Amino acid sequence: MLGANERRVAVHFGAGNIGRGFIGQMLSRSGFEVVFVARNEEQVALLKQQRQYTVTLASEREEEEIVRNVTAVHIRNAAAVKESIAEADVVTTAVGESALPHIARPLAEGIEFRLANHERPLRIIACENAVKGSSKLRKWVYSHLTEAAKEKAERCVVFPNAIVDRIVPPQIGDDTLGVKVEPFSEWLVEHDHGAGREPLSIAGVQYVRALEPYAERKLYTVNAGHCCAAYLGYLAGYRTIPEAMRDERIRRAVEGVMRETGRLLVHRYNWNEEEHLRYIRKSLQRFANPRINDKVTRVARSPLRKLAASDRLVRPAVQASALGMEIPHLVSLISAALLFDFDQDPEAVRLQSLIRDRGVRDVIRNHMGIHEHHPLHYRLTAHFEKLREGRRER
Ligand SMILES: NC(=O)c1ccc[n+]([C@@H]2O[C@H](COP(=O)([O-])OP(=O)(O)OC[C@H]3O[C@@H](n4cnc5c(N)ncnc54)[C@H](O)[C@@H]3O)[C@@H](O)[C@H]2O)c1
Ligand SMILES: O=P(O)(O)OC[C@@H](O)[C@@H](O)[C@H](O)[C@H](O)CO
Repeated sequence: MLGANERRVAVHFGAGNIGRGFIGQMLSRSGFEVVFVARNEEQVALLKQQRQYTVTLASEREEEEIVRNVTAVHIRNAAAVKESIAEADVVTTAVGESALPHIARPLAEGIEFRLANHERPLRIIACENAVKGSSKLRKWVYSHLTEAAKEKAERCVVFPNAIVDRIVPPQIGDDTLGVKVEPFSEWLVEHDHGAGREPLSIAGVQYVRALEPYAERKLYTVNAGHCCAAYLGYLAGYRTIPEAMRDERIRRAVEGVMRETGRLLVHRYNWNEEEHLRYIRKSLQRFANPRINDKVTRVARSPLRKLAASDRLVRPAVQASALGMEIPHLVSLISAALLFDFDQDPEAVRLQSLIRDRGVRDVIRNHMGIHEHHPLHYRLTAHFEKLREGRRER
């Protein structure tokens, strides 16, 4: 992909599961030197020392790929972070949506340093499960830039939105850097008109003019369905997603949720119904992959984020309800999410304390944005109470 002496640098924030298991792998495959900006000291030391790690597919043949030409800097090593950003052709992130404000300052300092030296084009792509993640990151980064730097950044820095899709579970075993991933992957990036140049060539990336339909397809199908396996699986006492998917009652509920959001998507975007059903079936197969030891508590993590008005559960429910569509499975799923009380998840602890102190109606109104007069408000409250009662009786 590159000329003999050409050096291309990619800086990736967050050396976690998807960072190493997909983004880093694709960037390295494309000929970039990949600099992970990480906060785990051990990981930073190992990446610097080994300069490579292994990605293994969760498939019958367990194919392995060595991801080479990688290194790392610690997020607190401000000088090294700035220098890496100054050299980069692309910056990507996979730190979790709620961590984006925390990486905005080091990123802004790197951009200021870079712009003082040159104005080569830079793409910054947030690879998070977030609606318009790169645009949100841009806002936070800009809040740290001087007026002069903002003006320059307008000319040469773009923040195209993106979606990434690959199930990468928490890693087990002794290999601190190695990652096991599902074979499926998809990485879609908004065509970055802003820089007025050809989009950057990255293995596995498809550029699209309008991202929103794809973003909604992923969030409302893969992520909403996944959540259903997780929250119902948690209440039923399962440890992993494939275990939950082997329970026929849960599998049917997962499919039911995806069919409800599917009706909405097919209606909104005038899609071919059969094609969308294939996407649903593929998602069901992916969740059930017995070689992916994905924990129910990982997929259910951060319930306040997942229950926010703009996220995978409430948004399709409100949109479908406005169109008069029946959504019993989504109602059950949202009610089950409200019962997620895993004590090692800080958002689950916070959610339960909000419900205890202010009541579930307050959470539905103030956190989820569904007011008392909305037909969903009563249905959710009633279903939540029924589930809670059933749980107490067990
Ligand atoms: N794992 C998946 O299957 C998957 C798939 C698609 C998208 N995503 C999205 O990717 C993002 C990351 O998910 P993950 O599963 O890889 O989580 P993860 O916890 O494995 O990785 C996140 C990494 O970010 C690091 N991090 C957090 N704050 C940081 C900071 N301030 N500075 C530097 N590093 C920081 C953490 O130390 C961790 O290594 C999330 O937004 C998630 O929704 C995950
Ligand atoms: O990462 P979250 O917490 O937004 O969602 C949990 C999982 O559904 C998610 O990580 C999927 O594995 C991933 O989005 C598949 O591409």
